[in-house]
Amino acid sequence: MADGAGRGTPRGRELGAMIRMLASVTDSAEAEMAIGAGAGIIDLKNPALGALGALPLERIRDILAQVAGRRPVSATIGDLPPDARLTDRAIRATAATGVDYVKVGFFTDAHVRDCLPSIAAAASSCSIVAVMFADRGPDPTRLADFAAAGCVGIMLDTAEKSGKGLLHHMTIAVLQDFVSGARDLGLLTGLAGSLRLEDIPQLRTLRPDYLGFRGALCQADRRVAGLDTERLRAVHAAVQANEA
Ligand SMILES: O=C[C@H](O)COP(=O)(O)O
Repeated sequence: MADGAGRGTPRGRELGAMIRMLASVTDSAEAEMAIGAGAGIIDLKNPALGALGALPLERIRDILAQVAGRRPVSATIGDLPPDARLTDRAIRATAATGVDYVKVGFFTDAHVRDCLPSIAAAASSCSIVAVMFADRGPDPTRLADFAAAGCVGIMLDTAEKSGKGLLHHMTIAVLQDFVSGARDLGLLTGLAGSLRLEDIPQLRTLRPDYLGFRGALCQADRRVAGLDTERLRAVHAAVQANEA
């Protein structure tokens, strides 16, 4: 497979040392735009339904067919309540589409406590990236729990999309500890949360595996608007600056 983890075999830290742009897309046309602009990971999401709004499974299958193995593909399971059975069912249904990574949001610590056991069961058969939220007081000591449960990656995002991004909620020093701690555990690391073009140089110094975007790639920074080719290219250029 070109440019990343092979379908069916993605595990933690296989994406390599280069920082990649993760682009959240809603359909096949947007996936094509993101690939054309150099996105390293195609993330399937419905931003109109929340931070991790899910796309219908049929749409996920259509986009996978369009991407056709050219990039690793992740998909979210939705902003679900902390219900272990619901979470497990959503993970398995999403994984069955054939995506490389299933992104699962943990909005509170109680959410982690209640749903982590179901993650451990599902993680033996698919690659799960756990998502914690910078604006919901994520507990960094949970990183080891996610690794022990078999997650292949961990991502920080923001639950609220009203303008205050990741760097409003966390200092660079705290983010550095997060990235280093996750890397030491062998987890892929991703940073997102209303990131803007001007945030990228600072965040690149942390060397996460990927930086994730939706709003900054869209017309007028509106994450529910369509992707904009010029913005895609500008963000990709900034993420890839000085990369070998
Ligand atoms: O996974 C990354 C997210 O889609 C980022 O969305 P955002 O840039 O609108 O916060």
